[in-house]
Amino acid sequence: MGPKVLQSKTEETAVRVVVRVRPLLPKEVLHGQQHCLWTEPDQRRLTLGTNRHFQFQDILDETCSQDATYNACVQPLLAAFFQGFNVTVFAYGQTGSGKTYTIGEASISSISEDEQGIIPRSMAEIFKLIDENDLIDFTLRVSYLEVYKEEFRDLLEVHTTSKSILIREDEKGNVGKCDTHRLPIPGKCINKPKYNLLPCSFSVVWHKGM
Ligand SMILES: Nc1ncnc2c1ncn2[C@@H]1O[C@H](COP(=O)(O)OP(=O)(O)OP(=O)(O)O)[C@@H](O)[C@H]1O
Repeated sequence: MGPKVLQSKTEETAVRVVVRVRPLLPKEVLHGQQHCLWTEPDQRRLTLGTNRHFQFQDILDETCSQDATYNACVQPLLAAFFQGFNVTVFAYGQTGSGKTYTIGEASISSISEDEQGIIPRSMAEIFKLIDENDLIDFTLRVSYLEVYKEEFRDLLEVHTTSKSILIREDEKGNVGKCDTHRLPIPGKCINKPKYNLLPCSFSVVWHKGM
């Protein structure tokens, strides 16, 4: 019997690009700064200035909550993840555009539940789905990597040197972080990572093995 999960709502395309527009910050309003772009979510179109139009697979305008963002972009991927697909989510944008806010610092316990981003929401849902599938054994491993200037840093083991952090694909196509001392065969992973989450310059790699 397969895992009890929602039907995957992921579209046929392998890559989906969604733009999220953040509201002006109080300090920006205070300085009289103005919006420089307009969204037409129904048309999935964003206009920069007056005449530079861009089309995306989805537009999340400034009224879009963290919950709605998660439901639109990430929740459907978890169904695919539980069906054994590799899944990657990453935020890309210039400084101050809202990458960290959207992905969500799992380590900040002071933020309200409504404000939580993708990491704490997806972790909660993964554990919920594991609980619901109590006939199956799951092992969940999490890595938390920062990529800065082409160098890796292990944020859970900050003394690990960049050179000893390797991202490898195993013979089943699972991609994940391997520490050199844990590799039984050079270039092969002993664990079975299945899920990558790449919040901007941070990378969280989830390993799911059965
Ligand atoms: N959708 C949003 N609603 C309300 N505030 C937001 C939203 N997105 C971002 N912010 C706020 O905007 C500011 C900048 O966001 P954030 O730090 O996430 O940007 P960033 O892209 O991660 O920047 P950097 O690359 O410099 O780290 C923060 O104060 C954040 O709380």
